[in-house]
Amino acid sequence: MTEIGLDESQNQTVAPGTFWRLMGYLRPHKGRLLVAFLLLGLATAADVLQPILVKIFIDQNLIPRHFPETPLVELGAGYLLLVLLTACFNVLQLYLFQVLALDIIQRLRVDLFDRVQTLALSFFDKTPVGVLVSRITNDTQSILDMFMSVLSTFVQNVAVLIGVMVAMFVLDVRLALYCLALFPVIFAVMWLYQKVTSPVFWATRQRVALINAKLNESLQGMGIIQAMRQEPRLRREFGEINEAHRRVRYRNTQLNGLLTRPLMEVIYLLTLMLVLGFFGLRSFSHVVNIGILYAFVSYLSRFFEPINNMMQRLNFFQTAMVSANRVFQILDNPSRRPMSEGDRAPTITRGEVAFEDVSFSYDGEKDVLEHISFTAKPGQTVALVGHTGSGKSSTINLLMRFYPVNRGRITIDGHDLREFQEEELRQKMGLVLQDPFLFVGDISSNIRLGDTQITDQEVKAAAEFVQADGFIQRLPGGYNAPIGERGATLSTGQRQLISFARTMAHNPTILVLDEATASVDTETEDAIQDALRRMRKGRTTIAIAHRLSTIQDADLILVLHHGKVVERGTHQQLLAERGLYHAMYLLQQGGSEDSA
Ligand SMILES: Nc1ncnc2c1ncn2[C@@H]1O[C@H](COP(=O)(O)OP(=O)(O)OP(=O)(O)O)[C@@H](O)[C@H]1O
Repeated sequence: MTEIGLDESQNQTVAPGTFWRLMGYLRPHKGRLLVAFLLLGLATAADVLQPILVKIFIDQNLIPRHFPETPLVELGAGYLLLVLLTACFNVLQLYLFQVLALDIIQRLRVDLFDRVQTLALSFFDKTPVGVLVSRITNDTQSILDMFMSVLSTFVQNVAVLIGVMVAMFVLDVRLALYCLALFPVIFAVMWLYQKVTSPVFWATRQRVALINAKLNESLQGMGIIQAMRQEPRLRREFGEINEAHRRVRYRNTQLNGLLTRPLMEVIYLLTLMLVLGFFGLRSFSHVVNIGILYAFVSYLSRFFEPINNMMQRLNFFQTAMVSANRVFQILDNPSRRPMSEGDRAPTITRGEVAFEDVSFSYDGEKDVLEHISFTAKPGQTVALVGHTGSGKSSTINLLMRFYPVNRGRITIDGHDLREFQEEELRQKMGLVLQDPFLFVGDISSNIRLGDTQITDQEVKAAAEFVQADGFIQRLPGGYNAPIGERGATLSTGQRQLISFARTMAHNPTILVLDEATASVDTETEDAIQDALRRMRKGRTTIAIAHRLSTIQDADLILVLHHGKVVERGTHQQLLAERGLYHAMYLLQQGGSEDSA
């Protein structure tokens, strides 16, 4: 459905090479990884040696009515030392693996965030925000889990398995070979476990994704939910999804309870019987070595523990691979926002904007703009009017270089828009949107927008210019008044004025306005219109006008209809034409011909 798959829980495919690409992230940390593996090897060796000491004690010193003090103390101390060393090495290796994992994930998350910022806006048109948030948080988290626990568990447990096998072969080759025959059985059980639990595991993840989606919808639309009394419906729907989640989790728990421990326990007990039977039968013809018997029994229990550990993490491994696959899909996505082409890097000085026969389509099929041509001379205002969907915002999207021009060209001061450096465009072109976006912070940080060269005086001057200073001074904290998410604590008009001040503080040469349609009280409306007039003065302005009354003084008005310019001229000229503009104007004036 989307480029990266909307129904993420269903998308379980993993591209070949994903695992090794992920492992590639370990490369810069080779040194630390080597130390971690060394510690892991030492911990495993110290662990595997413990039963050997007991065996030596049993075989050489356990004689009835004899208390071998010195060997007992020595072997006891040796055993204790091995236990301590195992614990110390394990703590260190675990710590190293975890720090390594955190470093890698931090890198991956930042890389991903960087990449997302350079993606073309067309990508965001097709990808729901929730999916992207999930990529950057959940998916990187499951990769982190893999590096933190799955990888170290697998490596450690495989090391223990190898250590135990070596020790078994050293003790008794024939018996070790019998135990080796167990491997196919164990792998079969692991395969079975994976086969049975995998669908349930994915079903659980899918339910969690549904819960998140429902929560997202409910929380974002809380205003409308309360206003339309949708709470009972949403509560019921949320309850149903949760119930489905509970059921599938039950099933997961049942399967885990049945398959992991008990099944392995049965195999373990069968093997134990095999070993004891072997020694039993041997006792008829040979002297049984109790030390070896003890060591074997002890190794058997150490042998099954790692297998249990690995089995429990198989699904997490699979999840991490799917997550890594999705993360790499974003990193590899070819879509990029339009950047400067060529190395001429022109500058914007006068601010002359020209559209030369521009046509554009978002999807490559349907043109939403056709043959648009106009020129805005330095300091002039060109207004775009037209019904909804006529192409006004699309025109601005192209001018701001949010989307690349398909056909024709746009020039600024005679240079093709494609040639400008991003920095130059953003600095010299001020965009004011209908719905001003305020960042979490305070008033002054929202006006300054991270530009440390803008002084406090300039911030205040910009606010005064758009007449926002008055209400800002009245806020508790003034310019330092905190702003919550999206500026929810301010009124629409106040948010507008702050966004005007932000634009003015950066003193753009060209102003691009998407006039607000939100209704504010007359006083605020007057303040906004007055601010806009001051802002436009001396600046080339391209403005989308919803209320025709606000752009009567524009040098040129373009009337758009289905992506084409159907009328052009000044307010008076267009009224005289008695075409679409005239009809729209009459409609807005309440239908009276006289008012025109
Ligand atoms: N991001 C997009 N992806 C695909 N099609 C789009 C996109 N944005 C707009 N369109 C389509 O382009 C056409 C022109 O839309 P545009 O937003 O430019 O109109 P508008 O005149 O600004 O309308 P309004 O006054 O309602 O904002 C519409 O048919 C719309 O469906």
